[in-house]
Amino acid sequence: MASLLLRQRRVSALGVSRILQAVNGDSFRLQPESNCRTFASFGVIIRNYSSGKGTAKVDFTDLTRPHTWYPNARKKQRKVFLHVGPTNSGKTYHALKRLESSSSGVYCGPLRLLAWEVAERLNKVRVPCDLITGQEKDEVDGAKHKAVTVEMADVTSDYECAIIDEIQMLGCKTRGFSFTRALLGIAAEELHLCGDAAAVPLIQELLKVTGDDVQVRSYERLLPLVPLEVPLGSFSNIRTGDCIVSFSRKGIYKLKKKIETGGKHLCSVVYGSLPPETRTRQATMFNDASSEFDVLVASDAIGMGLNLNISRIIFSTMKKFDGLERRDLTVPEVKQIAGRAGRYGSKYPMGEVTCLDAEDLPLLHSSLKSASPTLQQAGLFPSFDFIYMYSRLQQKRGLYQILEDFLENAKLSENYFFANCEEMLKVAAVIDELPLSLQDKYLFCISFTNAVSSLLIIIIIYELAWNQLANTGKSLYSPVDMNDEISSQGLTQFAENYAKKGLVCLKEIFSPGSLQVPKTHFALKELESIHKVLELYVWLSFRLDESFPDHELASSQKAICSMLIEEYLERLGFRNPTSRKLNSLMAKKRRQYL
Ligand SMILES: Nc1ncnc2c1ncn2[C@@H]1O[C@H](COP(=O)(O)OP(=O)(O)OP(=O)(O)O)[C@@H](O)[C@H]1O
Ligand SMILES: [Mg+2]
Repeated sequence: MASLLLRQRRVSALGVSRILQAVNGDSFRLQPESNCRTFASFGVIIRNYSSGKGTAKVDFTDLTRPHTWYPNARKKQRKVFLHVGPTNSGKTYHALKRLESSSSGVYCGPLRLLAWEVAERLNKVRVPCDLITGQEKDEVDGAKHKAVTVEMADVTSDYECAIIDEIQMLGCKTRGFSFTRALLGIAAEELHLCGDAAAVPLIQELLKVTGDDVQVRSYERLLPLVPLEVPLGSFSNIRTGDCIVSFSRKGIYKLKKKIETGGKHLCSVVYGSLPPETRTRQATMFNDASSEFDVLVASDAIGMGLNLNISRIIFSTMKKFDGLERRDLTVPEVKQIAGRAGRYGSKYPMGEVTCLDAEDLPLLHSSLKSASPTLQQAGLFPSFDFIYMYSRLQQKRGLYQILEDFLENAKLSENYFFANCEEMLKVAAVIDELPLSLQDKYLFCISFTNAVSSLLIIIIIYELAWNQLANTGKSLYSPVDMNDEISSQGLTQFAENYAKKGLVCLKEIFSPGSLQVPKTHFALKELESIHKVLELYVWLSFRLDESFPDHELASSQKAICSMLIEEYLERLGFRNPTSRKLNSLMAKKRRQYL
């Protein structure tokens, strides 16, 4: 085992020392004289500890002290400010003001669009700010600030100020653990948490053991949000500034068609499986008063913290399919989405919210009046180090079995729940067939997104890789959705070619020049999936650059995919914008790609 550890270099010295400390309590210290700096001696220590020959038996499945996984943050006594209140109450604004005046800092948001909005805002007020998301890394000269998606939060750097936006998401089944990781792990003098008051008791409880100083600041909504007594009724009542919400892609296009065939409005669309850059441009077009796209048709991808110029939200339905069943929207979901109307600083003096159908109004009204239920537990997932160390003690070799056993045996404190790993297990079962190392299996395994929200989901915090990649700003997760056939085939093919030859040439799998403007919805969906496969290639080429050499080609084809999708949305929409405007729009876009 020791020689294997040495040869494969799967676990960092820091990682091992941190794990041993975490599972043994504060009394455990690695002795410098025991020459623990080699992986071989770590192997011996671990074997001794785990077999009980050492002073204590190590249980790598003991995850009851997650705050000890982050020694950098524990060195600080952080000032934690909890900014809580309803939507549109200035929570993020106040936290950002502090970030702007700090000497170094990071904003962590749940959406790429939010990170992008913050980077734009900071750069505009001459605070150079990098934008780092799973898909991109825009570096600005001299930047000491970063706007990132929460999964990219770096727990190895020191900051003066950090923000975690929409902190109530730490209760999310799939992504919650990334918020917990940022909450416990970011090493900042000041940590600003923005979100729903429902998260306050849980956060106070979680931070009791960290020694941080926690203060709560409450806010009131800045502009009124008025629930209307009458439904929209007819589509002829749609007006500029409306945003109509639907939870399916099909529903979104149906609504766009209905509104545009009325002849008075053009619709921007925002939904999860659109390429992120396309979503950003669609939202920007809707916000731009001079654009003809004056109505928004969107999914709950707009539900969090975004500043869109919406005067009225119209729910086309109050039900949503959540992957298992079609269920009523929850109180927090209704409030988050409705809260997008009447943003302070937009041209509308208040926000309005209603439904398409009268029968949905009672649920809308009651949800807006109710308090969100208090959060009980935060998501948690261990670092790869834990799983790797655990795997060294097992006879079984397959990642699926190791993961499954680990999940079964893991012990958590009552404040935490285990992140939902079903999707990861599905991929592990496929990848296990290939002759790959555990680490490589892991790399391919963390490559998927959730089909329902199409946000980057179920992300394993791959600390080993993180330690190596933190300074390069490379993301630890890749963007493939295993429920999408094209994406999952792409992932499997990449993994198979990699296992066979150690080299994956994009041209063997994909013919450049074959992309076209889609003519049907089916073709559009296919193009969205191809975009995801290309995104996966780019992701892998960042991490395994010698084996995935066609980075440039994949990036350019990915950009072409987004352009063709947008061309479809604008040119082949249901009512064409005036040709002069269209030509200038398309010319502008082409310039961006060239
Ligand atoms: N004091 C202020 N002065 C000027 N603009 C403000 C002020 N407070 C908030 N705003 C603006 O109002 C809008 C809403 O504020 P903000 O995004 O901070 O709300 P929020 O409470 O974070 O909402 P959400 O819960 O939806 O994220 C933003 O455009 C913000 O810039
Ligand atoms: Mg906000």
